[in-house]
Amino acid sequence: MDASGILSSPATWVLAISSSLYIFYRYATSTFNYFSDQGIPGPKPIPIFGNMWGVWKANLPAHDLALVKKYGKVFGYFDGPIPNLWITDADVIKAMYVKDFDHFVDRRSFEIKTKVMRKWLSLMRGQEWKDIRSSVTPAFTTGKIKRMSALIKDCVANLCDRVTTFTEKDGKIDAKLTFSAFTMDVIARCAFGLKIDTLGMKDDPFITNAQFVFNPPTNKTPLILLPFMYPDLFSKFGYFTERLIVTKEMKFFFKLLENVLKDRLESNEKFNDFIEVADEAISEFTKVVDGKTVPMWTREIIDEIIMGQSTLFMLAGFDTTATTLTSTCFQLARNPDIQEKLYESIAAKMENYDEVSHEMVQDVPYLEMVIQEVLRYYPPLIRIERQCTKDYSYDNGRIKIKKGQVITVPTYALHHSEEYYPDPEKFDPERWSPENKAKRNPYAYMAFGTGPRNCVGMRFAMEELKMALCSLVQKFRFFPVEETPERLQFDDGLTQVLQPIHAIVGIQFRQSNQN
Ligand code: HEM
Repeated sequence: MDASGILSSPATWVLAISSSLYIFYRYATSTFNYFSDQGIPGPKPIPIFGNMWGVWKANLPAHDLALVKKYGKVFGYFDGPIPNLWITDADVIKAMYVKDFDHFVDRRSFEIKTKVMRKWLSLMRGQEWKDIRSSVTPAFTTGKIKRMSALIKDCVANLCDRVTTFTEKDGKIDAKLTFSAFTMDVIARCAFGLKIDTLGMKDDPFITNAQFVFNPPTNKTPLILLPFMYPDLFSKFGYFTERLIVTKEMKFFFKLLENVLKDRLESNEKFNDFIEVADEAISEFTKVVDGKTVPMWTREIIDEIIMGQSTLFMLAGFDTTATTLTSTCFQLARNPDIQEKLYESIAAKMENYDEVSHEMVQDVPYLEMVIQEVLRYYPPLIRIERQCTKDYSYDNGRIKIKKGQVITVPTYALHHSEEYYPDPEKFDPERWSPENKAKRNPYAYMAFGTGPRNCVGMRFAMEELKMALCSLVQKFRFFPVEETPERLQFDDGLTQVLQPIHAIVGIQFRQSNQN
């Protein structure tokens, strides 16, 4: 038989396909002894999927909590063939995320070629991440946050006007929608100097596009598993990656920002927003070449970095903060005593300050305690991972982690651990009193992550949460209505940020604000 005869023979094809399947099968199961060889427990993986089968239709908080209850504080899990060590032991978290951070600098990521995204801090790796993180961090100092606080205050006033309208009209709010509109307003104003009035408008392109970015329909299909299970393979199919990750909704923001940035760089006007603050910080970042100090990046790269961080901040700050405000509003409605105590604490401080301001919100310790308890109970980011960048050994080899392996803290499960938070299903801000906090291992709290790669926007987020809650709780009272669920519900699927659903809460004026 000649070569073309061999190629067209069905037997050849059967052989080629079955050999490829066999090779793929061997590759996809080759790591499955990784944890059992070390005596680390964990659920039994299945070929191709590891332990991820069905995750796209699971309710992640419940799913993760059940796994931790069954397998303990440190166990092995497989994302396809990738070994992933799940950790809810605060000492191990401290060692891997903080003390030995240089072994765990990166998150798992796949190569993204899209211009704006390739400079996203959250996706960057190694030295490039370190340089950009150091250059962006000064944009979040107290002085800079105070500058942006005046912009937040404006957005809070809009929010209160809108809530007033809902109070007079229906006496209830769709909390997620209302707060999504607010956080979008804040980010647009603080990140790009843009004034948008999306408050309460369901069809506004800012809101619909941003919500789609966080909870696209693909989150509920097996397709979403691919980048987690086979990131290298996934990166090789650039077109496919772009289609799945860089959606047209994301491009909406990229286009918008490109235009804003172009105008801004040509203008001399002062805005006090993130673009301006970041431009100052990034342009001042230097390196030493042949004994001379020179700028770290060219103007073109600086513009690309600013563009990347501004879109990332818009996306990272929008849903996380809206989910936190929604959860707070829900918990206050379900816990009237706590709501009254918070109201009293704010009212007492208002006697010393003329208005809600940057200084005033820092001076209400009970507000901080309530927010921390909300973030414990409902951490918006439910999984926080790192990828091992050089081989690592913990506790004299009790746990060995090879380069490329992933570690994950399932935040929701950690925050609902009986050991660190007795009676974990009780919503109790007193856990955060200075005395109670001092008794607990601080690494048992991961709402903003931990170590050098924690949330760079944490202080900005806290400022925004405090400004909004101080004003709202002073003027309005939240209470449950017929549609309010007993426990807050979250959407199923492999979402990056918890997605509250059916978050309808009753609202009325406080006596003194009725007129
Ligand atoms: C309540 C609101 C927020 C929560 C709960 C939150 C939580 C988190 C968490 C858990 C991480 C991962 C940390 C880790 O891996 O250790 C993170 C990373 C990040 N967050 Fe936030 N975040 C919030 C708001 C914001 C805001 C407002 C911004 C921007 C202004 C922001 C920007 C970022 C960025 C850029 C990263 C990646 C940091 C890096 O890789 O170096 N976040 N956030």
